[in-house]
Amino acid sequence: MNEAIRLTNVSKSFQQKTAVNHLNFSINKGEIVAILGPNGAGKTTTISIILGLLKPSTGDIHILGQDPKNKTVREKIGVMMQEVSMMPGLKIHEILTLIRSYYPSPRSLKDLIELTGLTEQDLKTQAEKLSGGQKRRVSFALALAGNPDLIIFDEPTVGMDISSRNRFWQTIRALAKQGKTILFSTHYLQEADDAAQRILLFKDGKIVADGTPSEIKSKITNQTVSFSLDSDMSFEKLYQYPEIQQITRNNGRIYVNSTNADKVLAIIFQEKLGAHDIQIERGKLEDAFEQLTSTNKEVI
Ligand SMILES: Nc1ncnc2c1ncn2[C@@H]1O[C@H](COP(=O)(O)OP(=O)(O)OP(=O)(O)O)[C@@H](O)[C@H]1O
Repeated sequence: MNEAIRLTNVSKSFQQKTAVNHLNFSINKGEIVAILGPNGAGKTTTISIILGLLKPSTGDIHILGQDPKNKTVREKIGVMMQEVSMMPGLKIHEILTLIRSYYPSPRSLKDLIELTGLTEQDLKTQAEKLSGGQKRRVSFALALAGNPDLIIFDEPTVGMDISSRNRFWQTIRALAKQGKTILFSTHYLQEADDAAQRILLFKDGKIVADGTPSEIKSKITNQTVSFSLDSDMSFEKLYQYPEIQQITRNNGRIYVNSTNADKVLAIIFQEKLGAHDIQIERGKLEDAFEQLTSTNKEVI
């Protein structure tokens, strides 16, 4: 069985508000998946349902083939949420030792230190005296303590500096290579693009796009074909074509905006414009995000 997570027709309503609406998706073992979406899109509700913290109003959830509430499943899930409260009065190495003792086959303390970058100083610090950065490292270590097969992070890198962030994603990639499944929510488009193999893009409680970052970028309908022209050639002829939405000129290059780059290329050659150094830009993930989550536009 290769599925780590399966949601079938999952909806969740709070009084009048439908937070998630008929979600259907599955995530395979070893995948790194980002849940991306604007505020209120349903990311936290979805994660809470997967974790068994919220009961869906309708639908079925299977985690590692079982009900998310089963103890055997819970032991295989590691979680790092935004807000962590740790037992005050205990030093970090004491907390880690305690939490490890709850699991049937925990990771060694040495392993946890290597994976998360915990320092000697972190381990000696009392829980209530941790800095923001230390807290993130400790909660990462706590998430990995039980050697989970499925690891779920809510906005994991908030409050991390750049080197901690790089180290974090390096560890995540190594864990995925070991067959661990990673699901994280983020507001950072760049992070989803860099770190995830797959993005579930949420809007109004629904998934509006599901694919690799490049597949999602390819949903941007507007593309730009740009080229340089031989000095004696004119591009005015292009204005007659309805497929071409906009033409701009910048630093000697012509930029043609269209929903059909293939057609633009055909026109350029057909009109024998003498175009060279032709480039096609599909746009950035930011554009896809804007386009797919904008309230004014129809999606997919
Ligand atoms: N306990 C609750 N009671 C009432 N409405 C709720 C509750 N929890 C969530 N909602 C509503 O459900 C919708 C989805 O919320 P959710 O927290 O899942 O979104 P989100 O994508 O995680 O947002 P954010 O990025 O702001 O954390 C929102 O409109 C929210 O107001």
